[in-house]
Amino acid sequence: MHTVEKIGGTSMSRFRELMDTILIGERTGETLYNRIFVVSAYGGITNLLLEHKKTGEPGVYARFANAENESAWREALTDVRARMADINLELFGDSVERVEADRFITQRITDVETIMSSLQQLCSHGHFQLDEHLMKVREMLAAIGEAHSAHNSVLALKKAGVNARFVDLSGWDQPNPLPFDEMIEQSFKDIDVSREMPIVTGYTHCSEGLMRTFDRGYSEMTFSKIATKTGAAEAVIHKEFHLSTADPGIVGLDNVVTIGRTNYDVADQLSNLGMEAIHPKAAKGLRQQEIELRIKNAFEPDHDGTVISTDYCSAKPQVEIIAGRPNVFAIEIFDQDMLGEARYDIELSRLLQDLKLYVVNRDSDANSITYFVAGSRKMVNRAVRLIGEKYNSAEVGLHKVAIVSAIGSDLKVPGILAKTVSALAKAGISVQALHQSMRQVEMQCIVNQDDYESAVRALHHALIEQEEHGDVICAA
Ligand SMILES: Nc1ncnc2c1ncn2[C@@H]1O[C@H](COP(=O)(O)OP(=O)(O)O)[C@@H](O)[C@H]1O
Ligand SMILES: N[C@@H](CC(=O)OP(=O)(O)O)C(=O)O
Repeated sequence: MHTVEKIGGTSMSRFRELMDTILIGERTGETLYNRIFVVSAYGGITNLLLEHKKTGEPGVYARFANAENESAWREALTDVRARMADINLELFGDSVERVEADRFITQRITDVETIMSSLQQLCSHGHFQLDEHLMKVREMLAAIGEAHSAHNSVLALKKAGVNARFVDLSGWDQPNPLPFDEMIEQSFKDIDVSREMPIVTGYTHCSEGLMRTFDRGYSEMTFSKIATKTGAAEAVIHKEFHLSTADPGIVGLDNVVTIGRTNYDVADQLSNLGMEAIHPKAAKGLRQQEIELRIKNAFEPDHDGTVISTDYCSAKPQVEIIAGRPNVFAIEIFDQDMLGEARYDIELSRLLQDLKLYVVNRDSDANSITYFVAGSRKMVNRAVRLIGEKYNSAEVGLHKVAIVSAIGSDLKVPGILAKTVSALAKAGISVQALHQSMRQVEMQCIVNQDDYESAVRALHHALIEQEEHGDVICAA
C-alpha cells in the first residue's frame, strides 16, 4: 500500500530541509518508496507567472491578458526566468545538476514565449481573438512552475541515490489532451511505486482544463485525483506549519495550538477565507472514497499532524481556529428602489462573477447590499464603475476591510458573541459588521484593514488561549 503526499509551495522553498525530513531523512532501501509526491511550484512563483493569489498584482499572464503594453509581459517573464535561475543556483551551486536545471527551464520559458509572441501577432488581425486563447496561455504558464520544482526535486533526489522519477503531467509535448482520469491512469500505469519514487507536477494538462474548472490551488486537485485513482492508503498534505489555532506568523508559534482533528466542514470555511487546508473540490473525492486526509508539518515529520474526516465534531462546544482574510473590499450599494427586489442581488452577483471577483460574504438590509469581495483593486474599481452606470439612483461605496473569523466544528459556546465583541472593543478595534450563521460553525467580524492582525491576536487570546488546550487540541 502506498501514500500520496502533496508538498505546498511555501515548504518547497525550503527544499534542502525537506530532504532531511519527509523525502529521505533516516530512510534507506525499501522504506524510501511506496510514496508518491505531488509538488507545487516554489512559493511565489505561480504569483509571478499568473497574478498574486491574494493581492491580485499582475504577473506574466495578467499583463499579457490586459495587453496594455506589448512588452510588459516579456519583462515579467524575464523576471520569472531570473528568479528560477536563482533558485537553481541556491539548490545546486556550480554542478552538473544546475546546468541541467537551467537548460530545462530555459527550454520551457522559450517555448511559451514563442507561443505568446505568435499569438500576439496573430491576434493583431481582427479575425483572431486573443480572448479565445487566454485560458491555454494561463495553463501553459502555470504548468512551468510545477515542472520546474518537480524536475529539480528529481535531480536532487537522484544525486542522493534515490530512484526518483519525474512524472510530468503538464502535457508539454503531448499532441492531444486526455480526460483528467485517463491522464492520471496512463501516467501511472508503468510505474512501480515500490521501487520508484514518483515526483509529480501539481499541474495536470487535461481536456477538462484544470485551470478552467478549479483555478488556483489546482495542485490539490492533481493530488486528490492521484490518491483516488491509485487507491492510496492515506493522503497527506505537507505544509510549512501544523494546522494551528491561528496563523503562527501573526499570533506567534508559542501561542498557537496544533489542531489534531477537524472535519471537512471546517476545512471549507478555511478555504473560503483563502487558507486552503484543502481545496473543497479536492476534498470531495477523498471523502467519497473514504481516504483519510492528514495535514502535516513538513519540518516535524514525527508529529501526527491533523486528521480531517467527515464526522469529527469537538467533544464540547469550542472555538478551534481564528482565521481571517485581509485585503477585502466591501462594495456597498445603497438604493431605495431596491426595496423588495430580489433581482438586484442576482444581477450584482453575476456582474461580480463576470469580473472574476470572489465574494467571500455578503449582507443586506431593506435598501442596501454589501458584498465583501477579494480580487484586484483594478477589477474592484471596474465593478464599482459598472454598478454605478447600471443603477443610476444607487450610491456605491467602497471600503478596504479585513475579515476575522472564529471557527469550530461546534461553536455553540454560550456568550461567545459578547466575548468576541468585548475582546475587540478592549483592543480598541471597531467592528464594522458581524455575521453568524444558524449552523454555528463560523462567526465573522468585519474590521478595518489596518486592524487585521491585532484583531486576530485579540480573538485568539480571548477565545483560545484562555482555554489552555496544551500543545494539541484533540491529538490525531
Ligand atoms: N491556522 C493556520 N495554521 C497554519 N498556518 C496558517 C494558518 N493560517 C494561516 N497560515 C499561514 O499559511 C501559510 C501557508 O499557506 P499556504 O498558502 O496554504 O501554503 P502552501 O504554500 O504550503 O500551500 C503559512 O505560512 C502560515 O503563515
Ligand atoms: N502553485 C499553484 C498551485 C498550488 O496549489 O499551490 P500551493 O500548493 O502552494 O497552494 C498556486 O499557487 O495556485
